[in-house]
Amino acid sequence: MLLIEGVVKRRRGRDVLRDVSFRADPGRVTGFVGPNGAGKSSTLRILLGLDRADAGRALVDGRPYRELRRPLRTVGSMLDGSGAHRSRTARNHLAWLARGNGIPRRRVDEVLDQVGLAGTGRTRVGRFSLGMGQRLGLAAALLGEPRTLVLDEPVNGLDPDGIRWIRGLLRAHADAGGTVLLSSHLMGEVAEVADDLVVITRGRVVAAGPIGQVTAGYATVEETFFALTEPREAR
Ligand SMILES: Nc1ncnc2c1ncn2[C@@H]1O[C@H](COP(=O)(O)OP(=O)(O)OP(=O)(O)O)[C@@H](O)[C@H]1O
Repeated sequence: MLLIEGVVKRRRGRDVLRDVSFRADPGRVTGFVGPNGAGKSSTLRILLGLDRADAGRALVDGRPYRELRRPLRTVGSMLDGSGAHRSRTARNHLAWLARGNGIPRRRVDEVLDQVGLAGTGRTRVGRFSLGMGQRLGLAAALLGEPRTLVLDEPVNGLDPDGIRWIRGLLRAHADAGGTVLLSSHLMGEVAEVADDLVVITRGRVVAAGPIGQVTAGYATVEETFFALTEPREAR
């Protein structure tokens, strides 16, 4: 379970997150959507202990990320692609992560298989396509068999087959009781798989709840997005 409560973040004298609160529950896929610059990545970085909030708290299973005893076994994440060094192979990268986190070596081949990279053998990550990099990032997120997944724009660079595949994977993870939080600047994209939606714009959460509730009264998902995120004067 993920809980964000009253999070404020200031950057260069400007509030980029203003009292952000929402939750992501087990057994559900929660879509975190908003236009470019709305504050999605800033929120996820605080949730994953990469940045500190100026106020409020962000908890994973009731604890701040930095206090988790086995972070990769509790929450798998993907921000900014795979994070692997260009000169490494996918297997080397995952084996290194597994070693540093007390994860059994057998998991490396299991996740490579799961994300469709089992055949990449000796290929260096620097030669990977954007989509392969996304798959490797996902493999790293799944490595520790975490109950919670936090993914920033996971479908970037994936072809339609890849997009369908990742949706199936996230759905299955939630159906098995896991918690899934995924961000996107495309609400239609997320609406295909999400149970709950959190809409953020200019650092504020403007709607949150089951998808049917958030989109009620609007003709389409796209219309909901524009109505909730465009400044009033622009409408
Ligand atoms: N390191 C930084 N220093 C200063 N400002 C930053 C920094 N990182 C982000 N910001 C600002 O914080 C605001 C929120 O950015 P953030 O990356 O969280 O948005 P986002 O919703 O993830 O957008 P995108 O979809 O473009 O990734 C933006 O105005 C951005 O310019």
